[in-house]
Amino acid sequence: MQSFMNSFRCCCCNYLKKFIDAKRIDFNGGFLGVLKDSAMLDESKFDVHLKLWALRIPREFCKVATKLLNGHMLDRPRIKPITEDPSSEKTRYVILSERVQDPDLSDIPTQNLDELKKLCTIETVPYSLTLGYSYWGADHVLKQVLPPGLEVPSSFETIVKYSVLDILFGFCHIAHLNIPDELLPYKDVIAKVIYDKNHPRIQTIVNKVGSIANEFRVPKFEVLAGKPDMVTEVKQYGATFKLDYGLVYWNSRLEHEHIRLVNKFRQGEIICDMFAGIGPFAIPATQKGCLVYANDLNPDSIHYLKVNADINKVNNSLHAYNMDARVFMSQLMAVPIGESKLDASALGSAVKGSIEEGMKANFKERNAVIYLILLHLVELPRNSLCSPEGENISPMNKESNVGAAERSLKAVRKDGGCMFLLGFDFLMFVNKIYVSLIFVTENGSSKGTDAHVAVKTNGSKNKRLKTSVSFSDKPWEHFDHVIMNLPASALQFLDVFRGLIQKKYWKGSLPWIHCYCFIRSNETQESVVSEAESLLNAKIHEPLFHRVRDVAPNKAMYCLSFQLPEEACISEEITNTVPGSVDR
Ligand SMILES: C[S@@+](CC[C@H](N)C(=O)[O-])C[C@H]1O[C@@H](n2cnc3c(N)ncnc32)[C@H](O)[C@@H]1O
Repeated sequence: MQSFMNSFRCCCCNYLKKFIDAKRIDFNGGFLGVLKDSAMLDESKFDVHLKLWALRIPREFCKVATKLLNGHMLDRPRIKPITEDPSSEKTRYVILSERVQDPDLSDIPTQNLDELKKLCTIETVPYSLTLGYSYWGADHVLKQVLPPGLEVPSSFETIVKYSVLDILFGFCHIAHLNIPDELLPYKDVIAKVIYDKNHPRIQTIVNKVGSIANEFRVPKFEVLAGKPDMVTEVKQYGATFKLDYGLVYWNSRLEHEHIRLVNKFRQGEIICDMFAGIGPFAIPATQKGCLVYANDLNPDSIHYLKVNADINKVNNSLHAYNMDARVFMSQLMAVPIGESKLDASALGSAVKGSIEEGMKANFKERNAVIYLILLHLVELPRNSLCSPEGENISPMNKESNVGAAERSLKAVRKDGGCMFLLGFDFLMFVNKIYVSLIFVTENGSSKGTDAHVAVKTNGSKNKRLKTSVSFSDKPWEHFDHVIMNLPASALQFLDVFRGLIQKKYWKGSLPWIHCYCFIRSNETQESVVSEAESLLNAKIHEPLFHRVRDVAPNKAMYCLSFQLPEEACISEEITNTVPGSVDR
């Protein structure tokens, strides 16, 4: 969000030159009369004609003159007080402040003037300057045409479009206004002024119409100025999002929240985003090395989510679904009939498959290079994944296990690189280790997110360690975080977790739920927790609240994070088994 004044001021200098010779009229800077119709906006009415004095001095003395005349030169934003002399290249004008009234320069301390006169010849000349429509900020212009007493809109949301040209010229695309009811009769004038002051950086001005009542949380917009084009591309923390502003939910103000939450995720974790929209949590999470199951009820959101997965090249670690969030979670957790824990042989063939694929890809990339495929099964002691009480460690610690596996691989390399492990394929050679696969297991069974880590080195001094994580595609065995960003009603969806997890299949610690909600001034965090507990039918231990933003004077958006209580979600019986669950 940016204030009108700041955003508009920076644009005005471009216009100043163009308008400097505009028709000059006397203008007292006061109220010009209420204006509703944008076509009636007479730009010349905003001209302010300044009659000033300037000093003509040799150009080489401008710098020293600036010091000596400090505080007595024209001080207007975006106007340089030193300018070219149209009559000579050898001299320049130092424009004096409006406070310097007399050509005898009696308003300037004599000592300073004398010092300047000792250095060079100075000549006092009259100087005229017109500050036109283009000079003034939108707030100034709007104050002249809106009824006195009405507050000039102070902010708008910009949707930034990023093409190479956009980046070069700092263009935004859409300015989204929330014009309050009392200003609606003047919406056209407001839009024209904002458009004039921000074009070409902003190409479309839209206003939200009515409140968001539909389940997809998509506001209705009317285009007030510029191109009626609502498809745009935005960038958030390195990810690119394409969207149609008129069809899907988007809120640039959530940028910090998106990244705050994603920062909590670790590489290799599995995330379920129940209300994913076009992917502002999901895409950055995949970029961080997470596997994401992302769902949204709005088919247009899912269309753009897939487009964005393509644009950001993360479609291998993002599964998109278009259904109700409750159905999504149930189906995701449904264990297909015949499914059981993977045994070692099943695991082996899966890994072998990835090695073969990897080899093909690498041969394609680097022919004539010697490849070594070393399959190294690192048996982590069971207690490295459990607390002394026998509980599973938090997902946060999994990385250290992966790190342990990598350290172990380094040890293998130091030893000369020849190993034959667990009867798996073999080892061909020496010289350069190009690809190695570490398989991290928990006593031989596949371990959800830690399925394997590929370590790539080129054998050179600057050894590059590139890790890519692949996942077991079995959410009924494990996932780490659930995102529920539908603040108006996400809490009501918490009952979906009752008995959702089947003890028989689940591995590792229970997931963290990040449930967004609104808290009004007559509500408390305790009342929210108590509502959540009654929906889960279990006590929440150590709930964490993060204030996301104020949405209205009496209403704030919060993120309630907690680890799913075991008594809420674990089902002993197999209650959730379907022949073909969600297509994964
Ligand atoms: C507030 S938006 C959040 C979108 C995205 N996570 C973000 O942060 O920008 C809520 C999303 O939930 C979707 N939605 C609403 N009701 C739903 C439901 N019953 N099941 C799944 N998605 C739903 C809407 O289409 C919308 O995209």
